[in-house]
Amino acid sequence: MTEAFQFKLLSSDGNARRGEVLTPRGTIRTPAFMPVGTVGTVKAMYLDQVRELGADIILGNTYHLMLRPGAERVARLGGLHKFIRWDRPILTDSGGFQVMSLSSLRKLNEQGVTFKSHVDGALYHMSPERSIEIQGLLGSDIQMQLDECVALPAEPGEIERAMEMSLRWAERCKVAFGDQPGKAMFGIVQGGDIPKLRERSASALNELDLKGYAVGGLAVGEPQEVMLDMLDVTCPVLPADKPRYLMGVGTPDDILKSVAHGVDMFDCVMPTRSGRHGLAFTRYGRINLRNARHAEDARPLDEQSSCPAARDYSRAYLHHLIRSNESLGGMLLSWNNLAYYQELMAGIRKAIEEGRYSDFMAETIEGWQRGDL
Ligand SMILES: COC(=O)c1ccc(CCNc2nc3cc4nc(N)[nH]c(=O)c4cc3[nH]2)cc1
Repeated sequence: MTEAFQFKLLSSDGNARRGEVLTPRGTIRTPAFMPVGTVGTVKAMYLDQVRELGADIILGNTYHLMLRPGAERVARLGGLHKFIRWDRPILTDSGGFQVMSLSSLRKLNEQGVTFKSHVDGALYHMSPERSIEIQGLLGSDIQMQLDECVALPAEPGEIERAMEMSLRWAERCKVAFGDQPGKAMFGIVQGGDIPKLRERSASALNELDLKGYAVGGLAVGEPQEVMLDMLDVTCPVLPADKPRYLMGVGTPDDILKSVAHGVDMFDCVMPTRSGRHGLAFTRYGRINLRNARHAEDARPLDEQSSCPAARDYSRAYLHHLIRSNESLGGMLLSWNNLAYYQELMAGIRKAIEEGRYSDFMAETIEGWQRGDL
């Protein structure tokens, strides 16, 4: 067990990287997918199931946890790891993105964000310093800076204003974070879909010599090729010996291509949220089990899968559960989908180690298109 926080680049295949993030709470094998555990639970899953699927780290949200149950309360109860019974690394998002996407009446200025809780309407103010304080109270292993993510398309002036303020907030967060051995604070590159703003943001964050860097401001409605183009202007400016985390991404296709563009870490609600709504991710592509055509299909989702949810239950039964809005439907599809995502990541890591990543990517994507859905 290491006391420090350290990234080791083990091998690469083109721009695809195979690495490890060593933390006192365990090692994160990269490229890594982080299941989203917004309010301290990966919805519809037991965390030992999540671990068994191969997840080395999960994500929590400052915004949700500060509103309920409250950061000080979680600290009084021993911290988030103890509260939710997960002793491996946790990354927490800083709250800015969630405020802008979830709360009403919000104001954002140099001091921070002011907003009304979507839970009970109470008014809150969160500064960069308070966001880091909350993440510290939770006991987060990887803390994100507070930033401003601008939805695309947006005016260049607006994108630049938000990017420059996010840089000033990064400095304030670095000071507030101080020196927490074994933990890390990641900066977040902004700059929208404008290459020179992306380069400016990445190089300025580089000067702060942080332990890792996220690429934010993407997966906000832009076309995939814009996202990939922004990775191509951002990753070369970031240090090769630090982890790169693409926030909110994405579909298997997004992940496969982003790995080829230099990304090490991912998170997305896609597998769990869409699972609860009846969407199954399989090696053949996506299957919407709400669709009546599955009503008498006795086949499992994927008889070759090692996951019981994919191998042992008929599509007909899954269709019935989803149509009946039964909890077990969301549980089985979340299980199947997270198993698919972790198997994908394991395949990605192995392919990079063996120097055959571009073939693996092409085969996996083509399997989706060939789909027997
Ligand atoms: C069923 O699937 C879904 O409902 C679903 C919903 C949203 C996304 C996209 C999420 N995208 C996204 N999350 C993000 C989180 C972020 N956090 C910070 N601090 N800064 C950012 O700049 C940022 C950008 C993001 N982009 C993907 C999938």
